[in-house]
Amino acid sequence: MSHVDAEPAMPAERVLQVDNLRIAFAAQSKTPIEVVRGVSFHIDRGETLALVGESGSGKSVTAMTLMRLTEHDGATITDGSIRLRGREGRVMEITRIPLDKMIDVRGADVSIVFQDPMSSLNPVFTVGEQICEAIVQHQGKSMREAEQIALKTLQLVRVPDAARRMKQYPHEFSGGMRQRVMIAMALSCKPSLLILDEPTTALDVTIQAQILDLVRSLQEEIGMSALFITHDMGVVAEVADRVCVMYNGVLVEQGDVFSIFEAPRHEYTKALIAAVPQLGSMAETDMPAKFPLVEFSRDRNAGAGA
Ligand SMILES: Nc1ncnc2c1ncn2[C@@H]1O[C@H](COP(=O)(O)OP(=O)(O)OP(=O)(O)O)[C@@H](O)[C@H]1O
Repeated sequence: MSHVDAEPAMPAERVLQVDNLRIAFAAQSKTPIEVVRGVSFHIDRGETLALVGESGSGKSVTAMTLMRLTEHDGATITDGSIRLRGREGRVMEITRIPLDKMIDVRGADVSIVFQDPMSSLNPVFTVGEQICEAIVQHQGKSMREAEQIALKTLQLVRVPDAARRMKQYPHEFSGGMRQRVMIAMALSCKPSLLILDEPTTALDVTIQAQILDLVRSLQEEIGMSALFITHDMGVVAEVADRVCVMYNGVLVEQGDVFSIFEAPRHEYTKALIAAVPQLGSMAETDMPAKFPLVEFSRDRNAGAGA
């Protein structure tokens, strides 16, 4: 069977369907260690799914495997399937794509933004050159066309004075602006799925809020589907439509964000939510009210700005 148009086809609105995914790493003892054990979830068009769980629960390995980035580190997909609807609507069975062909899929049909933009950006090329390179490689555009697209994408992620900033090097950008550049680079080829792996963890709180706002408004503007990896339920409350909770390599609970927060079933999910500071718990503290902590509400979109 070809990796394109895998059977059975996915529902039209589905962008990603992961079924019974199992991933193991080779170990010094002969038995490989299975770190992801039978994980199944899906993401529809325009939807943001948060994959949450404590450190080591398997979130990053799951996300990186969607792009086949873990096999270089010694991982093996031991079972399961990963179906992705690419940019032109074709359904690909990611697990069947030869590894050397994944370069055509990464950055084009699915892109990832990591926690530390400095390690993903090349310090010796300008930001404009780096965005253009991805566009030329994946879309076969001329350099002149790529520059236009790069400029528009930087404007889309609200980088001020984008034309001038294109000519600057990564070290000339602040942490938050670098993360906007990474999001621009990831979006420049209009992938059907954007993966964000702890994209705000390294940023201070105000910048983190701006980046989360940006992701939410981009989702509304361009109907982006996103997989958000985080261990922070505050971030989940900000961005997610649906939530998958991972614990020790297994998905222990999944559901829409309202039910997860209002009626968590699994003890581990309850513990994660309990760890989020609530406005109510601040009454006895000296924290000024202008720094509100997370309070989840069905009205969260009411005041959403860019
Ligand atoms: N290259 C590797 N070789 C062997 N084991 C690995 C490798 N990468 C990850 N693991 C193991 O896989 C498991 C899941 O790790 P993963 O990075 O996915 O966790 P995580 O939930 O993303 O945690 P964190 O938030 O700390 O990144 C861990 O036990 C980890 O030690």
